[in-house]
Amino acid sequence: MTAIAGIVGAFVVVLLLVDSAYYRLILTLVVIWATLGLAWNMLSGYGGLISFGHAAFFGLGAYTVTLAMVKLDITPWLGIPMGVVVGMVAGLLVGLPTFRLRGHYFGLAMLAYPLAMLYVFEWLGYQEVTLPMKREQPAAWMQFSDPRVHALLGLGLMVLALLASLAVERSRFGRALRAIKQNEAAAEAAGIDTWRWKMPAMVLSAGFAAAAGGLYAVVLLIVTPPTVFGVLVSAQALIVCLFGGVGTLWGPVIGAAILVPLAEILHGELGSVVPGIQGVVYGLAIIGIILLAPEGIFWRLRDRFFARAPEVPKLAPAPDPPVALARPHHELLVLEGVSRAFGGLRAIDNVSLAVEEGTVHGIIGPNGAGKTTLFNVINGFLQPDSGTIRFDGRDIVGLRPNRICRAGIGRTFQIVRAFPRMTVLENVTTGAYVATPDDREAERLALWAIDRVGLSRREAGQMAAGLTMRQLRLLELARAVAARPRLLLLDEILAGLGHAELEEVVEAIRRIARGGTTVLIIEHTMHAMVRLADRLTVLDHGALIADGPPAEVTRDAAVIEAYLGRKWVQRAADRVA
Ligand SMILES: Nc1ncnc2c1ncn2[C@@H]1O[C@H](COP(=O)(O)OP(=O)(O)OP(=O)(O)O)[C@@H](O)[C@H]1O
Repeated sequence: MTAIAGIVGAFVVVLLLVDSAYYRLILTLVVIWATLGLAWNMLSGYGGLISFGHAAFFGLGAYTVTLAMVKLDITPWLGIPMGVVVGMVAGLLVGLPTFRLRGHYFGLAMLAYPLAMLYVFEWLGYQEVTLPMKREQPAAWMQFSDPRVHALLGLGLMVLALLASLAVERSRFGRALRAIKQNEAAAEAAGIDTWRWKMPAMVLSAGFAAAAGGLYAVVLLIVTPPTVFGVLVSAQALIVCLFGGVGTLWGPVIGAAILVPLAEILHGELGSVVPGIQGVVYGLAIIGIILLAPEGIFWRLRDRFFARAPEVPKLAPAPDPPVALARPHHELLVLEGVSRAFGGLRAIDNVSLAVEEGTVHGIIGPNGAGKTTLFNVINGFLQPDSGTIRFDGRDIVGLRPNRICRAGIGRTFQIVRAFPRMTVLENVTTGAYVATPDDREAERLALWAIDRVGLSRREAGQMAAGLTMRQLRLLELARAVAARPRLLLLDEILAGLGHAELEEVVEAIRRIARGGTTVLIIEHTMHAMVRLADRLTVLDHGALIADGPPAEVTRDAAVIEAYLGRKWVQRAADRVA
């Protein structure tokens, strides 16, 4: 907040000092492009959905204001809000089909929208539309005699975009978006409905981009399809963010404050001498900064000069929930005849299995036996080809992972999926969101989960990117536990741990199980498994080959054969004989 006030103050002072109309125009453009950059940042910076098509919304905003004035005699004071509505509706319509695509495909598909609009507006005959001059009541039509008012209006718009970004950053909205950006699958499994958050991000982002476009039209008084729908407009949004810093509200402001004047001055100074050279210099400046500070100037400066020691959270953790008493022999999870193939490979083959409430149920089997596939089918990452899966009597086949998490099934991953640019507490808090609508309560739940798995308060403030394997495993466990699941799926959570660390994690799992959570665990470390599990299921080549108490299963000849191979079982038998 103080920083925003500081920026406003500095801008006003510079605006008052500058007396050339040209430099005042540059200042106005700085805040307009910063607003467009902030709009892009809301979707692409926080959510990681890289858009090459924000010109679509910018152009719609510009044309709405212009056509409203030319055709309907509507003042830009109303035209800009109308443009925002048009932009938001367009965001919704664009998001519906485009969110089905991921990564580069999403980015490229976004590129198509402004290009299509460019041709549509040319075809409609709006190649060059000029805003009519209204000399009688200039202020009522946003045509001020003092052009500095435009710069102030732009500043107001940028401040609104900054405040919106701040609200996004500090809320579960922003955390959910950052989680989606850093690991979409983990975010889904932690109960974050990725669709629910992506769409508001798109609509908000489109609204601000359209507002920036609307003001741009008012300032320049002339609109053509290439200047508002052109690739350069989308590129500008992306470039100011990449240059200044992606995923932070200051990035677009820094980027626009440096690049816009640079581009204009180069154009003015060099453009007349060697036409086109300004583009080369501008491009080199951008390449240089991206090579030197790939995440943008903001992050480089922050890491270099403002790196803060991890903050120890002071909030009181949520109290222990009452221990859920298990109903004796109640089958919490029941799989019947579940199969899943990949091409000709039957990764799970007609598996039927029941997990009793209040137990620790182990799944073992050689590499490639289908254990992880079984978890993926249970938590909704994969659909079974046949069979039924019931959780507490409810059929969960076909539900998305976040719905399955909400139903009470949490999970961890064989390869840790933390959100690296978040602290441990933030990571775990994303897991707690499904348990409560209150953000503060979610943090208290997260602290409770952090305590429960045995991470310290100091560790809670650390960034996930620098953690050891023990801390990462405990972080994932805490993130799953923070949702207070009834069933926890743990996929090789002990892999990669030393002896002492392994004991610590085993103890944490025991504590969680004693708290009333049912646990289904995949593990290769047999000495840990036989101590943890009340029951063992053995898979081999996708099929269930044994199921029962550990003492029985570990003596089963088929199990020993699957693990060791027929040759070794025979040799051992020969030695005994
Ligand atoms: N998405 C996929 N596409 C194609 N094949 C797959 C896919 N996922 C798994 N498989 C194959 O399915 C079989 C079972 O794999 P899965 O990862 O479930 O085994 P696992 O028992 O968990 O093995 P590990 O102990 O090595 O983790 C393997 O042969 C694997 O190559």
